[in-house]
Amino acid sequence: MAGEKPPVILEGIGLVREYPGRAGLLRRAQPNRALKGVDLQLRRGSTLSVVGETGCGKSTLGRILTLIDPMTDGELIVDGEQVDIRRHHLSRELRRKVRIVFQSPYGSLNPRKKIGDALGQELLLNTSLDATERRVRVGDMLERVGLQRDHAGRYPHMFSGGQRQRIAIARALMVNPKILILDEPVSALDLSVQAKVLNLLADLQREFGLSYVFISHDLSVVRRISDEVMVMNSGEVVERGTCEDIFANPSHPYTRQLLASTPSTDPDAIAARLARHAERRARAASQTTGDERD
Ligand SMILES: Nc1ncnc2c1ncn2[C@@H]1O[C@H](COP(=O)(O)OP(=O)(O)OP(=O)(O)O)[C@@H](O)[C@H]1O
Repeated sequence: MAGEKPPVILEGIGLVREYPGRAGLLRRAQPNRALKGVDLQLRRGSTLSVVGETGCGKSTLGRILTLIDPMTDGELIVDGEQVDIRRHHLSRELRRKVRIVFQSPYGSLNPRKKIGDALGQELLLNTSLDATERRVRVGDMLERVGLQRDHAGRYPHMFSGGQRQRIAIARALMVNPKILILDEPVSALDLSVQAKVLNLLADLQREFGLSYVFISHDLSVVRRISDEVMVMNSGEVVERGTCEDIFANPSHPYTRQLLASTPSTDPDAIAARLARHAERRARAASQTTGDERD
């Protein structure tokens, strides 16, 4: 039916994560509650962004959703399946459904491994394809993310930052996941490269029906890519809503503060910033000239 919302593919209820705290000289260690009962719903084929300042718990949440970090309490339902966090060996099939892309592909790609081997390993571990079939699939995926088949024989250091992020995305997609957790995936890239990687992510989402949790502190990027946004502060969700609503009518003071501290990407605002900058430079130059005269 037109207007009906797509089903929820990933749901978190009351997610809590405590890290052991440090003991002081006269006090016992208090656990650090990085997540204090976070609820979230990600709808199939959509992008839910998680925003907030550094330390608010975004990455902790991302790792829990990717099933690579245990939660202390709460419920997690992935594609209709309740995930039992106490089970150390979650099924391979379940793990294949959710993949993560980190901010720094330098950190996540083994520098001594050809990228063809890194991508092929995902297939080796998760499928019964033979070596020839794996090579074909790796080449197809490299082409799909805008690289070339023969790039498979190169090492990570032979690529630019944007290309490495494309490789990280390709690797995440090798096993046909349904959900990608994107943890600051474009924060380390130049603006023009950011735009290309965001376009690629949008294309892949349409093509494969992927659902994204997009973790970012950069609201201008979030505005471009999100369907829904949740704002976190100190391990709690302080506001959530459609992207349009959050940016047009932020209701929580923290969201307003976040928005106010983000430079606008509106062309008029950029022009005004540049004009102010030129004015300041001109004033500084004339003061210097004046000082020199004195
Ligand atoms: N492995 C860990 N051990 C102990 N404390 C941790 C660990 N990882 C995160 N924390 C703490 O949990 C809280 C949330 O951290 P987290 O990295 O999730 O925040 P974040 O919003 O992703 O920040 P950033 O944007 O800087 O990555 C912080 O207080 C952090 O110090």
